[in-house]
Amino acid sequence: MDEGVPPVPGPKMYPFKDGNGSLKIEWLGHIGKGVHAHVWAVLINAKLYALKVFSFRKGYWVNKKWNVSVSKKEKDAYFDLFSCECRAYGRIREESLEPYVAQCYGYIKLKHDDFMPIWDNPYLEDTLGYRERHKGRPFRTLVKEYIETDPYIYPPLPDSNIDNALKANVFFRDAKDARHMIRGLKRIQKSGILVQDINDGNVMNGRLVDFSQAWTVPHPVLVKEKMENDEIVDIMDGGYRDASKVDELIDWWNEEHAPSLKIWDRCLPHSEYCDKIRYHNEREEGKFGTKWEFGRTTCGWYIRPERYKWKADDGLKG
Ligand SMILES: Nc1ncnc2c1ncn2[C@@H]1O[C@H](COP(=O)(O)OP(=O)(O)OP(=O)(O)O)[C@@H](O)[C@H]1O
Repeated sequence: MDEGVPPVPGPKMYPFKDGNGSLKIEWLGHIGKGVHAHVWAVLINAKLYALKVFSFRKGYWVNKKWNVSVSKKEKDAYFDLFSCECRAYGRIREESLEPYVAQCYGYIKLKHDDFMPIWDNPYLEDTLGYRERHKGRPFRTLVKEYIETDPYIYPPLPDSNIDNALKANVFFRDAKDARHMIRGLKRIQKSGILVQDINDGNVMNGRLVDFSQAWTVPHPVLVKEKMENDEIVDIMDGGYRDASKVDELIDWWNEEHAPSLKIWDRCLPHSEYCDKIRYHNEREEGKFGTKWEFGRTTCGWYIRPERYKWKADDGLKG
């Protein structure tokens, strides 16, 4: 039977398969990098994909304030970046959220020699954190849908982690993409996923491409008692922050575009306009989260992913 990862209760990711045969990988080119991974355009058995190769560096920490007691195995499963992305994509499959994300088709554990065709750059070795002690350990990779964008439309944001202007992502092509993103985030959060890393580099054409910092229910910190207790987890660390990050992208779009192209949809109430609305801070606690109402109009919301009702059976879905 296929090995679902990570080996803890909840959604899982399964090995990438193409028929029953072996996988022939052709490396087309390096298309992106973040803090935790490099991404290549590849052909696998002649089909185009984006292959995300994760760093060997430990990219997580467990805050003492969260007050979780977890074994080493659980720590790696709930907080390690590869595992976080596997669990989030497992839930995305369970809840049919594919239209809102770059799809993920499975993982491949690549041997060092499989990686050799492109292993000619010490810079890569360094940024992927590969050391002598990792010899024999596979590179953890995820096979994803390749998202084509027009790299020439926008320059990167000033504090962007994208250092090459020509590689800047097109996070929205138009207002329709922004609305798709807002709808998608709402559904993703309602499905028990806290993304925690929304920025211009992680949204392409209105779809999320990166879940390496996502927490997915069931998760030792993503529980009501902790997430709704300010002393343990600041409200800004929850669904509110994810929603405000989408709004930041919308703000940036609006700064760059003529009034006729501006996007008026938002996740949260706009602070500039809210001050002018008498009842702007009237809130309603709903089943999934907090909603701001003005008259009969919902002028903002944020979802609390920790309220997702997880049934133990979910972990068995393949
Ligand atoms: N499916 C995809 N199709 C095309 N390009 C992609 C895809 N996924 C990622 N990229 C490119 O690779 C870059 C890095 O990918 P990703 O954000 O997944 O890495 P990361 O190390 O997890 O990032 P971060 O530092 O934000 O955590 C993206 O900003 C994007 O430019």
